[in-house]
Amino acid sequence: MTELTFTPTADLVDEIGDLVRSCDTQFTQFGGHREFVGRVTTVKCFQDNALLKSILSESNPGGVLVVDGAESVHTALVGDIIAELGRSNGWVGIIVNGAIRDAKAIGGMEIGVKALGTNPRKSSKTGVGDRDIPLTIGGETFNPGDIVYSDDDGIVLVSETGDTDTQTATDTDTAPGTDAAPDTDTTTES
Ligand SMILES: O=C([O-])CC(=O)C(=O)O
Repeated sequence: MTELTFTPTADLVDEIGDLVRSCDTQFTQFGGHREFVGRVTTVKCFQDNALLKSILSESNPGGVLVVDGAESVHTALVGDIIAELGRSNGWVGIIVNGAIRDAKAIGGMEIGVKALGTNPRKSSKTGVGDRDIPLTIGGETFNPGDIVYSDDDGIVLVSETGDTDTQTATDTDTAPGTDAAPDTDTTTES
C-alpha cells in the first residue's frame, strides 16, 4: 500500500479545479491532529455505536473512518475510549456526521477527529448499521477506498487509482488510470 502524503485542501482544489469533491458540511475540529490524509472506510449508524467500535478495533494503518450518523447530535457516537481504540489500531482520522463526547481528552490525542458537535449522552450498543457503503454527506459521496484530505479548511475527496480492494463490479465512480478522477455524479445542492 502506498504511503499517502498530506496536501492542504486548498492546494488540492487549486490542482483539481472546479471538479473538486469538497464536502460542504461545516465540521468542527476535535482531534489533536488537525491535518490528516487517509483511505476511507464507511459506516452508517443512528445513535448506536457498537458497529463503528468494532470497525475501529480492526487494524487499519492510514485509515479514516467516515461515520454517517444522520446529523443526529442527540447521542455521542465516539468518545475518548473509542477514539483511542482507533488511534492504537493505526487509524489516522474519524469523521462523524453526528456528535462525539470527551472532547477535551480527544483534543489531546494523536488522531484527527471531526464532528458536528458534542453531547455527553451515550449511544445505544446494539450493532445496528451498515458498513462499506457509499455515504453522501455535505453534497459529496464518500466511497470506501477514496482518499480523504482534511484540515482547517475542509474535507476533500479523491478517487484512488487502481484500488480494487473495495470496488465492486457495479462501481462506476472510479475511472481507472486517472488520478483524481472527477466525480461524475450529478450531485445537486442539499
Ligand atoms: O462508549 C461510548 O459510547 C463512547 C465513549 O464514551 C467512549 O468511547 O469513551
